[in-house]
Amino acid sequence: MGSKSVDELLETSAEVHFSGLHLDELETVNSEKELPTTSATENGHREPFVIGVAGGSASGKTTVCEMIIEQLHDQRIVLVSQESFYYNLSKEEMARVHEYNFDHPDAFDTEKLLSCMEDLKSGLAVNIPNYDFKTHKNILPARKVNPSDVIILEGILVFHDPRVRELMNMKIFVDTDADIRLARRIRRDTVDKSRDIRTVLDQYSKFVKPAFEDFILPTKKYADIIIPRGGDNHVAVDLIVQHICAKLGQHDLCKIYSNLYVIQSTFQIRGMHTLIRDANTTKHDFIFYSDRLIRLVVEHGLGHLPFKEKQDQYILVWNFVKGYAVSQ
Ligand SMILES: Nc1ncnc2c1ncn2[C@@H]1O[C@H](COP(=O)(O)OP(=O)(O)O)[C@@H](O)[C@H]1O
Ligand SMILES: Nc1ccn([C@@H]2O[C@H](COP(=O)(O)O)[C@@H](O)[C@H]2O)c(=O)n1
Repeated sequence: MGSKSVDELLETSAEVHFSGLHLDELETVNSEKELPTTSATENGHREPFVIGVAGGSASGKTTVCEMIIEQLHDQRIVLVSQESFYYNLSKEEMARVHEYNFDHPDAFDTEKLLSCMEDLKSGLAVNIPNYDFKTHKNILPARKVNPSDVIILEGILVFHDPRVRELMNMKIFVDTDADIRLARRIRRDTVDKSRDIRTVLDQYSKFVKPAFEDFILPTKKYADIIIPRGGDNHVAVDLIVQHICAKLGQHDLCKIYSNLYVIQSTFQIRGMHTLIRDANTTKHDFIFYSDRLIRLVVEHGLGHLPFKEKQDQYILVWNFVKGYAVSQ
């Protein structure tokens, strides 16, 4: 198999990716355009993958999160609920609890939520408050949450604050029909929370429904993925899990070696890896593509060395690179 036919093969199968690009030009292309690397951060930990899950009350956010967690059983994964960050009600507010709007953004201590999420993202353990729906207060002890590979933050208004949104690598909006949400909420609040149906319906029409329209629905536009029908949508959940696995998979070695950098996979790199593993590849092509893969690693490695910019050194380095290219 000559290198020309290999190039043709790759161009045909890659469609737009390879238009006008030959493997012979790879060296130039890759040195011009920096391929990103992933790595553990300076203090030796890798940034966790943060997923935000928003949607109306009883849309199925928790259910979707549980499905994701179940499928990602190999990963260290933690679920944080926005409801843990409800402000405690004062005595006066408690006395008039039916007039309190739990669906307004101001009901949450967003500064505390932000600080917890920032700490978790930078690899620190945090204490997450424990919220009690009966007393409308935090109860002790707080839940200690350790650093993880994946952090899921779920809640009706997790997309509301831009600083919290900014921390997320993936944003999911659970989109469930309003009638279904109401039916589920009635069942949940009367059965699990022992509330009477009249209170549940009053709260719904006075606060829950208007807040959904005013604050929650407008954040749907920030979502990367919208899941219709929530937990019933197994296809969407499977696709999300596949995406997360792909994102995490490439970092596995970084967990062990804190100074390891992984060059992001591209079609060209995968193509060359395939060729050198193919039993039908000629010795010449094997050496040719192995050499190119090795050079990518060396180029990236050199990029991590400390250097001082000096004009005459540029010329020296350029001559060295040219000599290296010719000798191959
Ligand atoms: N697909 C579903 N089919 C039937 N009931 C569901 C489904 N998804 C969630 N539920 C129920 O609806 C209620 C709310 O679901 P949950 O996942 O807690 O929603 P959220 O976290 O958005 O409030 C729960 O009682 C849950 O058991
Ligand atoms: N003391 C409280 C606090 C919150 N709520 C309601 O919870 C809803 C958010 O939780 P979901 O699991 O449904 O997303 C929100 O709509 C509040 O009305 C409450 O009833 N009492």
